[in-house]
Amino acid sequence: MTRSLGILGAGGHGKVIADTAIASGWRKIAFYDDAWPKKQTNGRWQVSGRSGELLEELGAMDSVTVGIGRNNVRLQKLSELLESGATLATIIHPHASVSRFAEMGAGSVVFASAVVNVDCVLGMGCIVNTGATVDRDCRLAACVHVCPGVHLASDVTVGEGSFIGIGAVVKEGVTIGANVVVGAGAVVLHDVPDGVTIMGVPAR
Ligand SMILES: CC(=O)SCCNC(=O)CCNC(=O)[C@H](O)C(C)(C)COP(=O)(O)OP(=O)(O)OC[C@H]1O[C@@H](n2cnc3c(N)ncnc32)[C@H](O)[C@@H]1OP(=O)(O)O
Repeated sequence: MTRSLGILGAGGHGKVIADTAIASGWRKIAFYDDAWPKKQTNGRWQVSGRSGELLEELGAMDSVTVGIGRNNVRLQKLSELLESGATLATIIHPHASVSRFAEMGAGSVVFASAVVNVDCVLGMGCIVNTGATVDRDCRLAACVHVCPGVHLASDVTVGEGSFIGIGAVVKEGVTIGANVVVGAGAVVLHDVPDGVTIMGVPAR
């Protein structure tokens, strides 16, 4: 079992990752952030250095992840860490339910009360946030953020870097493109092309 975790990005999302990691068995958390030394703490946790220090100290920790909410930045930082030989942690809250038949990408996180159902495939760096549900056979590309309370019905596809806003609902079989923003509370009934922002009920 992995016990020490480096988190790049000492903000709110990183803090929830730290809390989730501790709940699921990690013992030692070290934050890194390019705002160091100005930024010394993230809540109850110390910030130990910038991204350069994280790269230097990779050998001293079991695994790392990126606690940056912005999907494109998280993707870039995770890719850089992988190229540097880092082991990316996949962190699942003990009160989340992830099917043993789901594939979870490295660097992905699943927060408390979230569900990832059977035969889902999630790419690198996805966030399944608090209380979200990703039902059977969904496919999420790298660095998709499924915000708190979202419900993706079965067989939904979401492209790289897309953001599904808090409380949104996506109908079964819908394909959402890459770099899409779905507004809070939206109800998505039809396929969505790359790069657009949609909102409302029904979403348009
Ligand atoms: C743990 C966490 O905190 S995770 C983060 C969770 N946060 C979210 O999910 C936030 C999601 N973001 C949103 O819903 C945003 O409002 C967005 C991205 C859809 C739009 O943001 P902006 O482009 O800044 O839009 P802006 O606030 O200027 O509003 C533009 C118009 O759209 C409307 N609008 C904005 N958001 C929504 C929405 N979710 N649903 C319906 N209408 C909306 C506004 O009322 C406004 O209408 P008006 O022109 O008639 O006054």
